[in-house]
Amino acid sequence: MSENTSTATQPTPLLQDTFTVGSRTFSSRLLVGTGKYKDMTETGAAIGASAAEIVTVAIRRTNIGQNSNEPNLLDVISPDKYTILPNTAGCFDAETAIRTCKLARELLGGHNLVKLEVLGDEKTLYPNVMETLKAAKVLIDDGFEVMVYTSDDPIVAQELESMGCVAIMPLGSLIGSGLGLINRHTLSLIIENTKVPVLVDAGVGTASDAAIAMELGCDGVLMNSAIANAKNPVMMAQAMKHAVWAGRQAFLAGRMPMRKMATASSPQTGYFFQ
Ligand SMILES: CC(=O)[C@@H](O)[C@H](O)COP(=O)(O)O
Repeated sequence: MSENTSTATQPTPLLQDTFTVGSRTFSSRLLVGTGKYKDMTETGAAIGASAAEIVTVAIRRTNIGQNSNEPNLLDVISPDKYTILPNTAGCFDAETAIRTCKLARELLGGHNLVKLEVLGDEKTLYPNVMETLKAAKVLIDDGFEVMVYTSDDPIVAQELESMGCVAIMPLGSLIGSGLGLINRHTLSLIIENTKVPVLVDAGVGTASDAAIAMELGCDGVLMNSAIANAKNPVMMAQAMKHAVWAGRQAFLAGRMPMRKMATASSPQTGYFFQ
């Protein structure tokens, strides 16, 4: 294989490929949840294998010190090693979500980065956009850095960005559904029009979904069920790490144009190496 092309000697850009959310900078673009694992050991092993740096925790459902009689998640996911991202899973109105973020800030010694999710109903867990906007405003005014779970509506995404959310997190599909990216087009519109990081949150089912999200130009992907519900969560966590990385590299490399008709891979005239 010839090495005389200019690109063959270029260093991979991925080595310096960090991304910044609010006041924090990260290398890993895979963010993971902590729910649905068999036990704490499996949680720790899968999250370790994912090489994620940001780990999201449902404050209303997970013990991070609120209950001294139960195992504490922070014993396996140490805040010295990971950035803990408290989330408001299980909140169906702005007031409860705000209260939950304040509790998290207290439990985590003043930590102000949160993932806001205000849900519409139990069946779909679809975001309640009105309550989300309300809660985001109050939290931002109170000094929180808000990463926000939202619908894949580009206008809502714009509104959340102009309010000051530090990351926009549209759903790929319903939380826990594993249906993948239902609407790539609206996700692309959000990516095109947003200056803060855009991360697909929810609905990823397998590695190719994560790679597609990154190929579209997402800054990262957040997932839980695809890893925790896999037959082998540790292996799936590794697959997701590679998929996010591969998708990011493909995005940076720039895909070839799609063509309606064939173009031969071999030269049309002469022979190779003549
Ligand atoms: C863990 C978390 O924050 C979830 O609310 C998130 O939306 C993940 O969804 P999946 O479980 O579909 O990956």
